[in-house]
Amino acid sequence: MPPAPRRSVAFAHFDGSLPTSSSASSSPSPYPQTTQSRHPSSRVSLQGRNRNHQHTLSQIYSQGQSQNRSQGQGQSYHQRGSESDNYSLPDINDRGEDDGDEDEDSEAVIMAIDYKSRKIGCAFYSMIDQRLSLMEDIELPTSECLEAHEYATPYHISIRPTGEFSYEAARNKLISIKIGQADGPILTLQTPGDIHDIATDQQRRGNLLRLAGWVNVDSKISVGCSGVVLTYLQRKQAATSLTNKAVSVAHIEMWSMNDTMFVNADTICALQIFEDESHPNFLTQGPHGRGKEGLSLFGIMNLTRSPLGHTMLKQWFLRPSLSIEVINERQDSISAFLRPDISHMVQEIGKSLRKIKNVPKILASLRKGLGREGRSGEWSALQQFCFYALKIKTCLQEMNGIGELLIIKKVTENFNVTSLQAVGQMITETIDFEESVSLHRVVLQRNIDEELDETKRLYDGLGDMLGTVARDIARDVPPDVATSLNVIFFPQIGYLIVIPAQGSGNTTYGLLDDDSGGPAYAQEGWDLQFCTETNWYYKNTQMRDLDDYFGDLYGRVCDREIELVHALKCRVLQHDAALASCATVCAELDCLLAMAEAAERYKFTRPTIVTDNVINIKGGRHPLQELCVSAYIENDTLIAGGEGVSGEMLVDAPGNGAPNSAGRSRTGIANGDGENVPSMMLLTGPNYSGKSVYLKQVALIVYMAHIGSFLPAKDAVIGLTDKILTRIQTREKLIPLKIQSAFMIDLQQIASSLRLATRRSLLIIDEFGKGTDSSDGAGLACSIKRLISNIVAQHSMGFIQQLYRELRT
Ligand SMILES: Nc1ncnc2c1ncn2[C@@H]1O[C@H](COP(=O)(O)OP(=O)(O)OP(=O)(O)O)[C@@H](O)[C@H]1O
Repeated sequence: MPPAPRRSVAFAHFDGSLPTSSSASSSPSPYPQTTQSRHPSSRVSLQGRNRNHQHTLSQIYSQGQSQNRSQGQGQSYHQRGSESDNYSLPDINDRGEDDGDEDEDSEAVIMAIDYKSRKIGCAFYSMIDQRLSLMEDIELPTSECLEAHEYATPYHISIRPTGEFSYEAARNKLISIKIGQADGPILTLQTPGDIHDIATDQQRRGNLLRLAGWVNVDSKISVGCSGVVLTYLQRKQAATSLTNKAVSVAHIEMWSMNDTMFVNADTICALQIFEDESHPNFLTQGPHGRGKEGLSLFGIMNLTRSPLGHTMLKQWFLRPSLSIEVINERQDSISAFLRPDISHMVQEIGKSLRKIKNVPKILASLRKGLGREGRSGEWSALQQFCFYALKIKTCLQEMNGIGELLIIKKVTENFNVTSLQAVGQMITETIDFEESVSLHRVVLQRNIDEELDETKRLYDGLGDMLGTVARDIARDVPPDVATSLNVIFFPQIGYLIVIPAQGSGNTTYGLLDDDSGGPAYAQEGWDLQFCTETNWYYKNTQMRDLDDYFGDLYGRVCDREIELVHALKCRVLQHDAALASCATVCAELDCLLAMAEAAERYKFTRPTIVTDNVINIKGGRHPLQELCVSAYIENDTLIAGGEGVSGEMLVDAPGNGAPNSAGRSRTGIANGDGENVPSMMLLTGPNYSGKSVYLKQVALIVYMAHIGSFLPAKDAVIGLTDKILTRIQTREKLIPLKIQSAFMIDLQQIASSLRLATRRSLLIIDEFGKGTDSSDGAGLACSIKRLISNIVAQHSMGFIQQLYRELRT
C-alpha cells in the first residue's frame, strides 16, 4: 500500500452555496434542502473539481478571500502553504487590510479535508449561517489513492500539520465548549487558552451525548477535520481581535455529496452490505491485513473479473447514485448483456477482462520517474491490457443491436485503437519476456539497439575470451599450476587472474614461498587484489588492458537496457491518458457484466426507477436470506410519500410460512387508482415471523435499485430515495466514551436518523426501545411515531416495526 499522504486542511471561501444537509438546528436553512435542487456550484468546489483531481483532496482549499483580492497575495499564500507541513495559518494580521472587508469574510467557507487509512473525511464551516457540517467518512479504494499535487486553484490552500487533525483533540474541543440554548449559538468559540476551563465534566458528558445525536462521531476523520476548522476560527478570532463578534457555531450537521445516496456505517452494517471477516490466514489478519468478505450483498454480487472492476464496484456500493440517468444507463447495459443471443460474446469479454491487471497503478508507478522503469511483470500486464482491450472493443462492435448503450459509446470514445496498438507494439518489440523471467530483470530484445547488441555479443563471448586469455597466461606458469589457473570477471573489480591457494603437495614457486596457506604461484608484476580460503586473485597488465578495453560488460548491458526501458517508458507515458481512460471504461464494463451475471444467477429483475416518492415492490425477496433458507416466501411492499397528508398502515408480519397479508390501510395517500397508499408502515407479529428480514429486504431492494442493479423481486417501482436510515443494530463498540448505555445509543441512533430524514428518506426502525421498561418503550415508540408523522407530513417514507402490543391495541 502506498504511504498515506500527509494530512492537510482546506480553507475555502465558496460562494455560499453548499450541499444539502440535515441540520441540528431547526432554523430554516438558506440552502435548498432537496437533492434535486442542490446548487451546482457546491459540486464544482468539492465534487466537480475533486472528481477530476482526486489527489487534490489531500490539500486545503481556500477560495480567494475574494476573487478581487490581488493574485499575488493568493499565490504567496498557496506557495507558503506548500512549502512545509508546518506552515502556520496565514497571519491574519498580515491580511488585516483585506479582512477589513467584512462582507467578504462573512460569506467565507472554511473547509478541512483529510485522507487517512484509505478514508477521506471533510468538515466545513460556513460563516454566513454559522453552520459546521461534517461528512460521513468515505472509503477510497487504493487505486484512488491521493497524491499531493500542485494545482492552480481559485482557493487558498494550506497544508496543516498532522497534530491538528487529531480525532481526540477535535472531539474534546467540540464537547469542551458550553453548548448554548436551543435558540442561541450551539458553540461559542473562545480563544484557545480559555477553552478547557469552560465545561464541567457533567457538561462534557452531556455535550458528547448531544453531539452524538447530531453527527456521527464514528466518522473520525471528518471529526478531526472539524477540529482544524475550529482551530482556524479561534485563531482568526484571536488575531483579528473581533471580540465583539465572537465566532459562533449555530448549527452542527452531517452532509452528503450530491447525487449520492446517504448511507451511513450503521446502515451498511445492519443491512450486511459489506461484511469484513478477519482472514483465515493468520499472517493477513490485523489492522492492516486484508479482510475477507463474509456473507454480504457485496460478497454475493462481486462477480467482477479484474481488480479494477472490483474497486469500481465497491465504489458503486459505497456511493449509490441519485441520478436517474446513471441508474437507467446501468440497467440498460445489464439488460443488453443478459440477451441470450450475445451470451457467447459476453463470455469472451469476461475472459478478456480477467486478463486485465491494475493498469492505473502500473501507470502511476511508471510516472514516478527515474529508477521506476517497471518490472517485467508490469510491462507484460500493460502489453496484455492493450491486447485484451482491443479484443474487447472488437467483441462489442460485433454485438448487434446494442450500439445505443452508453457503455458502448464510452468504449468507442475511450478505447483509442491507435494508442493501444502503438503501446502494445512498442512493448512487444522492446521487451524479451522469456529472458526477463529467467534473469529476473527487464531484458530487451535483440535488434533494437546496435550498441546493446554489440555489448551483449561481447558479453556472450566473454567466457571463451577469458578462457583464451587464461591459456595464454598459463604458458608462463608451472604446469601443475597452469591446469588450475583461471581468469575471471568480477563486477566493480574487473578482470582477475585466479590462482588456487597452496594445497597439499603443491610446491611454492616464484615470489611467495610461504608454505602455509599462500598461493600456489605468483609472478612478478602480479598485484594481489584479495584472497579467499581457496583462491588468490591478481591483476597484471593484461587484466588492466581488459578492464580498459571491455570494462564491466554486464554492467554496460544493464545500464544500456535501463536507458532503453526508460525511453520506452517515456514513449508509453505519452499515451498515459488514453490508457487510463480505457482502463476506467474496462472497470465499468466489468462492473456491468458482474451485475448482469448476478442478475442471472440470483434471478433478479429490472425495476422501474421513478422520480415519484414511492416504493412498490411485488414479490420481493431478501437477497441474502433467500440463499440461506430452503424456500423463501416472497412479500409485497407499497408505500409512498404524498402531498400534504401522512399515511400509515398497520400490517401483520409477512410471516415466513405465509404470503404477505394485505394490511389495513388507515389514513393513506391516494394513488392513481384511488386506493390509499401508506407512507408509514407499522409491522407487528409473533416472534420469528420474519419481521426483521422483511424490513431489511425492503431497505436492501431500495439500496440495490440505486446502485443500478436488478432486484430480487418480481416487479418493482422504486422512487429516488435520498437516504436510507436505520435503527436496527446497537453498535456499542464504536462509541468511544463508555458513558452511554445501550439504550442511550439506541436513542442517539434514532435522534440522528430523525434529524437526517428528509421527505425522500427511507427510515427503518427495528427493536427500538427494547433496552428499557416496556411501558417506557411503548411511550417512546408512540412519540417517535408522532415525530415520524411530522416528517411524513413533509412527505417522507418510513417503516416502524412496532414491538409493543400496547400500541397495536
Ligand atoms: N420471507 C421469508 N421466507 C422464508 N423464511 C423467512 C422469511 N422471512 C424470514 N424468514 C426466516 O425466519 C426467521 C426469523 O426471521 P426474523 O428474524 O426476521 O423474525 P422476527 O419476526 O424479526 O423475529 P423476532 O420477533 O424474534 O425478532 C429467519 O431465520 C429467516 O431465515
